[in-house]
Parts: sequence; structure tokens; C-alpha cells
Amino acid sequence: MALDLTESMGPNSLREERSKVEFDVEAMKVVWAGGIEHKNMADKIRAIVTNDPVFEKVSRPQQDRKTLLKNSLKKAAHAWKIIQEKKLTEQEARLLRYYIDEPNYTDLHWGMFIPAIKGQATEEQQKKWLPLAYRMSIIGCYAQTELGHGSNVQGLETEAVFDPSTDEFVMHSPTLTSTKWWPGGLGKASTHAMVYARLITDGKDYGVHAFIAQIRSLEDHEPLPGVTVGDIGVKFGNGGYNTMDNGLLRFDHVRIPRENLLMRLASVTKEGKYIKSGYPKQIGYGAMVSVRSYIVKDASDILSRAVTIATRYSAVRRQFGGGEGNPETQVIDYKSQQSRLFPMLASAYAFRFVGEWMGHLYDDVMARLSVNDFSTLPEVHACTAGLKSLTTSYTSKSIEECRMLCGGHGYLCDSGLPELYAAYVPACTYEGDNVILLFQVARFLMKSLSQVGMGKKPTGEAAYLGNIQGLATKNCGIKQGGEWMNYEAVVEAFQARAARLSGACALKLNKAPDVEAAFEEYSTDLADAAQAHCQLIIVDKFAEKMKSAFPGQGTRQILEVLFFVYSLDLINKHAAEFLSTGYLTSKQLSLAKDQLRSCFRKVRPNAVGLVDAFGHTDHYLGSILGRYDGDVYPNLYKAAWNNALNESTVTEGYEAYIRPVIKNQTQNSHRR
Ligand SMILES: Cc1cc2nc3c(=O)[nH]c(=O)nc-3n(C[C@H](O)[C@H](O)[C@H](O)COP(=O)(O)OP(=O)(O)OC[C@H]3O[C@@H](n4cnc5c(N)ncnc54)[C@H](O)[C@@H]3O)c2cc1C
Repeated sequence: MALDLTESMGPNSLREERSKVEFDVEAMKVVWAGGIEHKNMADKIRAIVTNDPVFEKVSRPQQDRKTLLKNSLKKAAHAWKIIQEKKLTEQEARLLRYYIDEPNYTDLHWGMFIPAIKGQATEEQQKKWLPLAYRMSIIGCYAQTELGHGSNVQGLETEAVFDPSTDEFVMHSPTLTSTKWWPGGLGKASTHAMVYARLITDGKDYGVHAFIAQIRSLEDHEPLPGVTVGDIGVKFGNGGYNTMDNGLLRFDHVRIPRENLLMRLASVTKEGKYIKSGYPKQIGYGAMVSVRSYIVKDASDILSRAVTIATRYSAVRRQFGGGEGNPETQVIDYKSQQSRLFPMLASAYAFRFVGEWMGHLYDDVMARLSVNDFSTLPEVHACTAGLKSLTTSYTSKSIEECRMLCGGHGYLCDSGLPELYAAYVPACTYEGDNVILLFQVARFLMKSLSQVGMGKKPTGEAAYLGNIQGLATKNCGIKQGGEWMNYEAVVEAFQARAARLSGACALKLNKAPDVEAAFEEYSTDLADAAQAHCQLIIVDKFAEKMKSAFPGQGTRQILEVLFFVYSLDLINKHAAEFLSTGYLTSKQLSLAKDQLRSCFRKVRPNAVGLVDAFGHTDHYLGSILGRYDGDVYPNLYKAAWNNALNESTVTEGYEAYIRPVIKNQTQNSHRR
């Protein structure tokens, strides 16, 4: 008898959920996108990707490495054709690459190589390289990390020795550990690399500088003489980041013109004299703020994607309860499921808003740099490093949490979550290891506090440290649960916790005879202080966002609930810090938890609406569990039969390896 694959339960569940939503989902889509123009642009690009068969991706987890790379090259070329034919803007082109949802060399070309040129090349050099890069007449990658060193950039070993007799730098990899290792796009695609190497001239080592080196022929793509280049191998997970050709690179005395040193910060004359430009090294931070603001926005997108899958599936999935003709309970109705899911939903919105704010921060930094105002750079550097660290770490953990929220089916690649996890988790490592980035924030906080001691007022997101005395002495005044529903009260709690954690670290460092040894000794406390500082920024920016006008009925009300879910959940999860710093009492903490529970109740009927407002297409989600229509089971069933192992009823290998076992012939065959 043919199996009936028309299933009504899942679609009905989601239809019912959508009928309960208390706010205007279309208006929220505009809020999420950051304005109607952004939403329209996203809709336009999503439609291009969804309707083009070249961008199919469901078969990816079953493909071998060579097929993955070839398909990824095909998608990149097809995308480039679309970008040119449709004359997409830079922003639209970025969105197109983003929605194609497949890591490949263009990420590095546009995301690192070009920003590095903009940040570190002189105007004259930019005029030479940028048009080539914008036309994609050259493909660039970002070759910093080596086999032996990544985080410790000053430990890089690749050498660029200046030879005044030919006016060239000689690039050389003197040791095995100096082999460039990891750069995306390097392995198979790039023609040029932004190489970080030690600049040596007149016998003196001036430390690590950026150089542009051509590595492959522009005619036949063969490596140039003296260049050894290849792919480093298969990475974590099926599909995932394996569409990317992370590469290795060695130089054997390869000569490049002197002008290929990016000379905005320092130059070398024909005679070999090293000259600093006078710009602070933070001049390149503008490009970095832009890159990091995209990383944070991407974190909100990836988080929202995982949360969409887990939320829709939690509304479709039923376990226990029911009886007497009633359906079983939707797992989203279990409080434990809500307490795991809803903070992630709230975090997606929180990260979105902080990412949006970082876009404005970038405009501010660029405006200041244009008039040689470098005053905000240290603070901006610390803030963006910390936000990159916090949002990517949280998003990575949350994808795995979403997988567990989907139970067994979450572990199938058809859920979309395993591949998402595999492709996303390296974000915790590239663009700066997340722990190392927190230490950079901590160093900035310690410096700011020592300057406060000398009467200097911290600025920007660190301004609250100027009031450390007040924050260290005034405790929370909340007496009733409802008083937690107050933006100022929440922000002040985060300020007090962050200031007190930093203050305690500063005291320990001040007392230590050797500050560097003490920094190492108390590094976990310092990382906690840095994390508290970054969480404060996110809470503060969310609270600030709530001061703006929102379109549509009910959007403000539900965003307000999400603000309190985000912040009260953090207070709950970091209760030890709020209590041990003495700002909160256990009673106040308990009141906060009660409020959190009541916020969960308000989120519940709106949960599916809140994930619909992300506007993700089924193509982007790549998940049977997260389908918009909720038609999960029939599609899981169909997908199982599309799996390569089910192409035949009797498996390959039966004759050789199963039959001898069940016929008890293995020993005989062995003896024979
Ligand atoms: C998918 C992927 C893509 C990448 N793409 C590129 C690219 O395009 N270009 C490029 O140049 N690089 C790239 N990288 C490399 C990446 O930037 C580095 O791996 C990263 O900077 C971390 O450096 P590392 O590997 O040396 O880690 P390590 O520094 O060796 O870290 C190992 C561990 O030691 C800890 N640790 C290190 N130092 C300290 C310290 N001082 N105190 C306390 N703990 C410490 C770290 O937290 C970590 O837990 C990529 C990496 C990945 C995974």
C-alpha cells in the first residue's frame, strides 16, 4: 500500500502559531533589516539566489572534496556574472555572496584582501591595486597565519629582505613553521596574496609588515617560480567549510617590487632606508571596524537562522501528553525548552541592533580619520574586538544548543544544523582567537582605569568607568519584581558588575610587582571583566534602540519583552558575578528570575512570528525541520530516499563483507 505523504499536523501547527502572533510581522521584518530599503534589497537578492538552480546546496553534505570545490568555483563565477549583468551595488553583491551561503575564495578577496589594501596602502598604491581587485582581474587572499604562529603575529617568520641593487624585496620562508597555513582562497584560487612578513633592510629587522605578492600566473594559473602553494586538507564536518580552499604557501627567494610593500604606515626608500609615515598603526582600524561590524551582523544572521529552525520545529514537534483524541504537547510549550530557546531568540535581535550600531560607529571612525582625529581608536578597537569575540562564541554554542533542542532529527544533515555549525564555528578562531581578543579588551580596560586614576575621563562605551567610584558603592535598589522592567535599572546593574569586575582586576594588577606575570595569573578574571564590558555594550545598545520609533502594531511591545529576556537571562546566567561583586542580593536575583519567567510567557505566542520576521527563505535555512510550511515528516521521509545509500536495496559490499559474515564464511575465506 502506498504511504500517504500528505501530513497535516506540522503545517497546521505553524498555521495556528501564526494566527496567535500579537504583532505586525511585516513591520518587524523592516526593523530586523534595518529599514525598508534594506529589506527590499534583501528580498531582491534572496529571490535571485532562491530561483537559480546553480545555487542549490542541499546535496552539499554528500559531496566529496573535489566536487565541493569545483561547485563552489562555479557558484562564485556565476555570482560574478550576475553581479556584472545586473550591475549590483557593492552592498547588493555582498548580500548575494552571503545568501549563496557557501564559503569560498571571494569571501577573502572582498572581505580581507580589499579592506587590507584600503587600510594599509597609500593612495597611489590603492589606485594601482583596487581597480584590479574590483574588476577581479586579480584574486587576492590574506596570508598572515603560519604553521607555527597565528595569534602571536610578531612571531611570524616569513622574511622580506630588501635588495637595493634591484629595488626588490626577496620573500623567503626560512623554516617549516614559517609556511603560510590557513589563508582562505590561497590553496587553489588566488593569484595574489597579502603576505605578512618581517621587513628586513640594511640588516635590520623592522618586524611584520604587509606585502602584496603575486603567487600564480595570470595566464595559466601555475604557481610562479619559487612559490609552493596548495590546499591544507579536509576540515571539520560534511560540506561546511570544505568548499573553501584554505591553503599553504612557501616562498623560495621570490622577488617582488619594492612598491609592493603597503606603505601607508612605513616605507622603504630605493636606498633601503626605513621610514615611518607618522600615522598611528591604528590607521587601518577603519577597515577593521567595517569587517568586524559585518562579522557581528553575520553572527545575528546565523544565530537567527539556527533559532528559526529550532523554533519552528519545536512548534511542530510533539511529545507526551495528549490522549482522548487530543494531540500531544508541542515541545515549545515545555518551560525548559523555552528557557533554552527564547534567550537565543532575544540574543539574535540584540546582536542585530549592536551590529547596526557598529555600522554607525564605522561612519564615525571614518569621519574622524579623514581629519586625522585618532582619539577614539583605542576604545573602538577594544569594543569591536570584544563584540566579535562575544557574538561569535555565543552563536557557535547556540547552533549546537539548537541542534539539541531539535532532538535526534537535529543531528541529521537535513536539519541544516550540523553543516551550519561546521561552517560557522571557525569564526571563533579566525579574525582573532576569541580568548585573545578578550585579553585585548581587558588590557584596554586596565589602561582606562589607570588613566581614570590620573584624572582622565574614558570615552565612548568605556565612559561608565569614569564613574567607577559611584558604581562600586551604590547597590541595586530594587524591592519588587516589576522594578526590573526598567531600562535604566538593568543598564546600571550591568555597569556596576562590569566596573566592579574590572576594578577588582586593576587592584590585583596594581599590587603585583610584575604586571605581566599578574596579567597571566589573573587572565580568567580579566577575560570575565572583558566579557562583562561587552555584554554591557550590547544591553546598552539594545536599550538605546528602544528609544527609537518602530513601525507596526505591537512591535515595540514585543521588542521590549525581548530586551528583558536578553538582559535578565544574562543576569541569571552570570548570577555569581552579580552577587559576588555585591551589587545584587539573592532576593533581587530571585525577583529577576520571576520576571524572566513572565517574559517567556509573553514571548511564547509570538515565537514563530518573531522568527518569521527574520525573513529567511527555505533556501537560506537549508533545513527540513525549519521549513516555513512546517511540513517536516513527509520531507524527512522523502529525503531519506534521496540519500546515496538508498540507491540500491542491496548495498555495495554485501557480497564481500556481509554475506561471508552471516553465512559464517569469514574464517574459511581467510584460511583459503
Ligand atoms: C577556517 C579558518 C580560516 C582561516 N582563514 C585565515 C585566513 O584567511 N588568513 C589567515 O592569515 N589566517 C586564517 N586563519 C587562521 C586564524 O586566523 C588563526 O588560526 C587564528 O588567528 C588563531 O591562531 P592560532 O591558530 O595560532 O591559535 P593559537 O594562538 O595557537 O591558539 C591555540 C590556543 O591557545 C590559546 N592561546 C594562545 N595564546 C594565548 C595567550 N597569550 N594566553 C592565553 N591563551 C592563549 C588560544 O586561546 C587557543 O585556545 C583561519 C583559520 C581557520 C580555522
